Amino acid sequence: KNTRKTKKNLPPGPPRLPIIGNLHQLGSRPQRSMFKLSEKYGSLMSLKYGNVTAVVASTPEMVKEILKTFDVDCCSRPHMTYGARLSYNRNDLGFSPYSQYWKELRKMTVVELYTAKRVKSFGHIRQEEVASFVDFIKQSASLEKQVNFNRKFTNLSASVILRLGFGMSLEGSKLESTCYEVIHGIMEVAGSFAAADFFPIVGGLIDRLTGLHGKCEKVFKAMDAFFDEAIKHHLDDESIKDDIISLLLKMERGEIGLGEFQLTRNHTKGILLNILAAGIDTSAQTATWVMTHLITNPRVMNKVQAEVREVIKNKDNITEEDIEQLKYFKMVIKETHRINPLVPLLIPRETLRDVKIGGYDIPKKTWIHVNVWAVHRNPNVWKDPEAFIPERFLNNEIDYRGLNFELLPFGSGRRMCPGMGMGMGMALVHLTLVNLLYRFDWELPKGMEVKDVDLEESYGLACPKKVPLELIPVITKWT
Ligand code: HEM
Repeated sequence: KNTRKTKKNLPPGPPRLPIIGNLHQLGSRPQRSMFKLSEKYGSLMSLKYGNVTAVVASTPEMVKEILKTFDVDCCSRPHMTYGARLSYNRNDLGFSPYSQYWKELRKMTVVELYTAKRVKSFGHIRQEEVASFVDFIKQSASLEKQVNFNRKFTNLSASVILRLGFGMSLEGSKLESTCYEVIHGIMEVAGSFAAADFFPIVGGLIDRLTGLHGKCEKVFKAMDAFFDEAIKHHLDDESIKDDIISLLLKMERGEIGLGEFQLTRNHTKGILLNILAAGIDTSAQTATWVMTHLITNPRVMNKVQAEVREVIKNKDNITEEDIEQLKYFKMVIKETHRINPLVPLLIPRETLRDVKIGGYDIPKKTWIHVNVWAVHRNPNVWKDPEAFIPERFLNNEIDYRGLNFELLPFGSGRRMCPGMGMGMGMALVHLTLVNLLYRFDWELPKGMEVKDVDLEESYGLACPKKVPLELIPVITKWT
């Protein structure tokens, strides 16, 4: 009798195998597998991974319950073995559990680190780096050489973020030759479904056999060596005063406080991880997806180039104010966020206490996945969801600032991306793309047709295009 009384009414979910639960059903792209399963098991679905219980929210209504109505109960993060390693034991913002430390750090991040003022004041860095990127594209165009967007955008984004956040150039730094592999590796490892998280003791062994543990150690060492280099550079040169590292070092020395917390070197490095990984990869891969959708939709490419060339006219120096006027261009960006949300399952959340959602019992410490990929393909909201149609945002107020639960590339609620509002990444994405669309025409490599372009994403915390996008730039009268 007692057992029946206390039995939890969990959401429905697919049948499980002994021990591994549903892990075998996740496949290489869990966002897609979960979307398919949710069509059968519903908008809130239970899964089991070893001894972890998880639920997946897949419709705008259910996501609103989690990220708005019950945000305060669902806003912690689970302990993820490799996320913890990369964030110096969860001393960062993204992997930190919900706590007083997280609250203080989040406040400091919004007020001090990722502010609109900081973004604006470093506008000249973006302008300089984009100008040298345009020069590189010009050279490629005159040699008819193809450009690998995944790599080149990562390097551009890294050059800007390193100067802006770390007061250093990518050139000559310890990351110069390994930047793409390290950044990409961090995102892959941090988003993995790791055996160590679900199977005590034996899980760690499994991850050693699959290579996940080794991969994490390799990227961690490269990243840590770079952080040491950047910090030493600041300690050696006291004239560097205004960037993010100098602010964090002041906090370490106790000259500025973070509530009751005294920052240590591990806190500093954890916070730097968020800037390095979240800042570089997301912007670079968003820009790559935009170019992918444009090259495979020539109608949209022509229309957006016509708008950009009409607005920019013959100005040589494209400013961020010019970009404000580009209405169709902004719809192209929104549609790219919809069809390829870069963080399709957000970062996993964890319930802080028992909570009842949609009539179901969700126990304390349940993992929560918000399947933004599924939400962005919900046929009740989006007509013909697999098609790339920027015009769907014409006379449509849906925006991605976390208030419309139909479009959530940056999440919503307490854990929403703090990098969205101030546009540290998006300002660069906009400026780069407008330059590329204004100055050049674009072609696929010889012998390749639109239908040959692979549109699959790979899986990680962020999901970049799996097969790198390679395009040939063509010189125009605007070059
Ligand atoms: C296209 C660009 C970007 C996209 C699509 C993006 C997306 C996201 C998403 C979906 C989340 C998880 C939200 C959740 O779990 O509810 C997130 C979290 C986060 N993002 Fe971004 N992001 C972008 C750029 C940036 C930039 C430029 C930075 C900083 C330099 C940044 C820093 C962070 C941090 C620190 C978190 C963790 C917040 C927390 O847990 O409190 N992001 N981002």
